[in-house]
Amino acid sequence: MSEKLSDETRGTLLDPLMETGWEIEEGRDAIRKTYKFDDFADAFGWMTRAAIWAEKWNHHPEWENVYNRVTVTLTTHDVDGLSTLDVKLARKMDGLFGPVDD
Ligand SMILES: C[C@H](O)[C@H](O)[C@H]1CNC2=NC(N)=NC(=O)C2=N1
Repeated sequence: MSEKLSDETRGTLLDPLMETGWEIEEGRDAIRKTYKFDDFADAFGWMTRAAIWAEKWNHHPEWENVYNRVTVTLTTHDVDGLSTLDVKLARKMDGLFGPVDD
């Protein structure tokens, strides 16, 4: 069972994500980022890869796709706030970003 990030660990874990474009969502213990891709196919392909990890880890994003953009919000519903699962999935998403080599 995941636990909410403690005040002590919050900065250490979240600061690096702030560097890669994640932001704390207004009025919610959640992080949010918009990824921009070359086109819809790249965006949806990235979502597919991210979804496999989300399912593997049983930790699912709240996300919206409009053409070549995907806006992702991560939070842990079971603890009503951010947990290490959100940090883990955010790191994975950043790692997946970018088209795979053709
Ligand atoms: C029953 C199921 O294991 C839980 O609902 C999982 C599924 N995916 C989840 N995803 C997210 N983001 N937060 C959760 O608390 C969560 N819980």
